[in-house]
Amino acid sequence: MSDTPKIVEMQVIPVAGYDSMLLNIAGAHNCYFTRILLVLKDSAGHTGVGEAPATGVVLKILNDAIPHIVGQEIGIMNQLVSDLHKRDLEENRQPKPVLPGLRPWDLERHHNAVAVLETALLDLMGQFLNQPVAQLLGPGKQRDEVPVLGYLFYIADRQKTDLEYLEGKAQAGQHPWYHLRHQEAMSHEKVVQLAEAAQDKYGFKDFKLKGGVQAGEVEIETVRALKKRFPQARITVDPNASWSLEQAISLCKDMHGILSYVEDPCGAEQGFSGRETLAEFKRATGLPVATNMIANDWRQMSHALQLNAIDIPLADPHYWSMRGANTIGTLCNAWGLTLGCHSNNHFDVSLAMLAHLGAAAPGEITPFDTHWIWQEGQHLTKNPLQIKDGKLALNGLPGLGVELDMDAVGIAHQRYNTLRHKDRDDAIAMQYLIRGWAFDGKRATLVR
Ligand SMILES: O=C([O-])C(=O)C[C@H](O)[C@@H](O)C(=O)[O-]
Ligand SMILES: [Mg+2]
Repeated sequence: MSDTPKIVEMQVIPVAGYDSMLLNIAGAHNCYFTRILLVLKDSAGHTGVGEAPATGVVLKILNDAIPHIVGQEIGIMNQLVSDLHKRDLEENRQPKPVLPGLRPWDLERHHNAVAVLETALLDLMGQFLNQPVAQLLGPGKQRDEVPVLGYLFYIADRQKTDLEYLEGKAQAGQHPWYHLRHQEAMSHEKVVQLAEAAQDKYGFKDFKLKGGVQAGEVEIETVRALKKRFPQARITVDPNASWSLEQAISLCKDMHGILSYVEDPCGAEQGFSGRETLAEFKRATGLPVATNMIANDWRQMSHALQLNAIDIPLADPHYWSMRGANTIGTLCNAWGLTLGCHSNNHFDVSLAMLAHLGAAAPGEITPFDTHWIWQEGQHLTKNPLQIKDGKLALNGLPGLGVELDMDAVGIAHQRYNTLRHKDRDDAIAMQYLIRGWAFDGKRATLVR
């Protein structure tokens, strides 16, 4: 019937890269972060790639899928993706229903395997049709450049650990960002200095501060300092639902004109779901709310919409999938919401995924989150996309427009193989700072 190329090879390659000691509600980023590359080769000689967070569960699901994928035509890509989805559900490998107390990224894990398969197939299909992936999503390409924000963190002192963090020694002729991103930054002044360097290097117009680390009052002061330095910027703070509803309202109610929106200020408490508390927060403060914690699948999304709990769903293609996240964009456009995008530490294949997702989103979008500035320089592809003027521009190539640098992939894979802890666990590095430290989703990391 059809005559599309056949998949002749599927490789699942876990990789690791370097990270800084970035703080968040779940502790401190370790010196390494891990990802999975899914690489498909087809009979037309094309290579399709996707990237996902690395967990043992996702690796197993993908490795088990190899015999079901190899030999199939890319023309039945929808069926291949939905079959994996069904096997994933049947084998009951998904995380159990979300329980209060789980770390933020636990809420995002489901469907990583399905999403990365879909991405690699879209990459192949785009190359077959000689079109960028953005043209294969929803309404097709809407823009060539996608705004992204400067994602700021408090940074702990890596020298208090014996972990292998890069020191980022200052070098003549090198941009100060490459030094500063490895140094301790706990004060308002230091965070503003980071923002200045990031703005100078990448041209950001907007910033997000990762909160849930210091007392809420301190984090709000950092936000004020950022706004004072960048009066034109849209600024948001994300304490990952660690503030109580009462605290969130009291911290944010006078922040109109300073905070453009707030991300997951509070979550489930006292028998109320995070969707209910965010709806109350919105009503009490009148501030727009973004989330990557309480509307991460269609059932959660429908409850969030019925409660009018959110304005900016951060639809990450790594768990919504490229087409799922694009559908959220269509919904946002029709319902007066604004699409944004969540991120985790990532390599440059994911960077291309964000660019194509943003390029195909109809209507206005909120500048996307990306952790890329913390990793930039560690490329797994040749000629990765660049953030310039606070935007990611598509490169005009078909598919995702990426070509793997197999030498760099090999090194990152070797690095992964040497790691003792392969799945993310931010408590490990944090315990160097506070002995016996344990995650508590309702207490700021350093308030112990
Ligand atoms: O918006 C978010 O919640 C995130 O970006 C989640 C990430 O895991 C972030 O907290 C981080 O990298 O520590
Ligand atoms: Mg968030």
